[in-house]
Amino acid sequence: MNTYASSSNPSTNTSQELHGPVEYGFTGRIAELFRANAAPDARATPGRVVRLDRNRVLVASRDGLLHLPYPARGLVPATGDWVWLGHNNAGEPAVVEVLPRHSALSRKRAFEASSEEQILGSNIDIVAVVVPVDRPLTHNRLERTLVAAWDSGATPLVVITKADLAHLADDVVGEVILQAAGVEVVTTSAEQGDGLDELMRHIPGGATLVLLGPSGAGKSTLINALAGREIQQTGAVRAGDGKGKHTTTSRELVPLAGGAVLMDTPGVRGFGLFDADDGMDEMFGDLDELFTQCRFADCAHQAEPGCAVQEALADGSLDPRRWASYLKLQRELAALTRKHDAAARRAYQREWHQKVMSADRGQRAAERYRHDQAQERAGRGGKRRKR
Ligand SMILES: Nc1nc2c(ncn2[C@@H]2O[C@H](COP(=O)(O)OP(=O)(O)OP(=O)(O)O)[C@@H](O)[C@H]2O)c(=O)[nH]1
Ligand SMILES: [Zn+2]
Repeated sequence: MNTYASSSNPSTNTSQELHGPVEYGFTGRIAELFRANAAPDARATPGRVVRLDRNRVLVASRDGLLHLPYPARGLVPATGDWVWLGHNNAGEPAVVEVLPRHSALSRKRAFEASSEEQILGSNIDIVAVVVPVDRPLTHNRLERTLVAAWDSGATPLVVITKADLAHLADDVVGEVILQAAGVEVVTTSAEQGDGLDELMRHIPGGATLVLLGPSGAGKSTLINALAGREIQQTGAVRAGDGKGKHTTTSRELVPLAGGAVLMDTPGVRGFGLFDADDGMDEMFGDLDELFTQCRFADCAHQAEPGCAVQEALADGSLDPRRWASYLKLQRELAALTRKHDAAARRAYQREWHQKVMSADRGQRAAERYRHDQAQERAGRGGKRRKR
């Protein structure tokens, strides 16, 4: 029997105290979010999406994990979403509504005609970009991944891994700090347990963290060290079924000691513009060849005489949709670069502000010290001043 669908109960959740899964990041701020987005039915309760399965959604509620049907309408849930839990029209417990996201990592397939974005994870507070010291930094990749991180609405953080490989570390650390353009950098060695506390100091209680980085960067090892147990299969790749990697994770949101939540979804792990350059070459390499056939080396491929692109469009050998995709991707990359420049400028200003502030503090401390010294010399007080 469906007791909720026709509920005429005038009391709504807004007046009730809300209880959500605290270990999955349900804080006072999230309670506010639920209050601001009143539930479709009065007895609905807050939950958070821990994993998506084919037909069901694994959701954390205050009373534990539940495997529930998808909502019938509205946003399609993503891992990390805050949702109202209630009952569907069939009267079964179900996810009834997905709340608005404050951040989302999405993969936009710029080069495809249908450029529908795929949400890989939502409500992420901190995107940790993992950079291992055991390989050279690839040109621009860190910067571009940081831009993508800012773009998601989260705050980026750079995490250097494998710092115990000291013979390699120095060069990479210096280079990373330069490229990180003011974003904070934490150096860790999961194997030695170094830097983990410092990393956790950057992750406030209740915050949701993801690790992004290339394969073999040490993400699983770091995750296991942070979680204090084996939740990730490290190093091993299961071969055979051609479906890529499989891990033993059963949940994609993992509560950490201290109240932070780690998001580890397969899609998010490999995310980033780590392969944007390669992808571009792969997708549009033939266009580069075409460009060499334009009459002018600096051809803008618009109305110039002898433009090979316009000719190819005219004779049908270049699909106009493909050309449009190329232009779109170019624009997006340019926009990312501009955003990065803006982010770098902001970070630079912040850094200066901090320097000025601390110089100021230093000056005040020096004045206080001189004052105390003078008092001591004058024999008044005698003891060290408190505060
Ligand atoms: N020396 C050293 N090696 C490490 C450290 N952390 C990880 N490794 C090694 O680096 C390799 C890759 O580590 P993983 O944690 O599996 O890397 P990953 O980023 O999870 O890789 P994917 O699962 O492919 O995404 C393994 O052989 C680890 O033993 C570290 O702190 N020091
Ligand atoms: Zn041209």
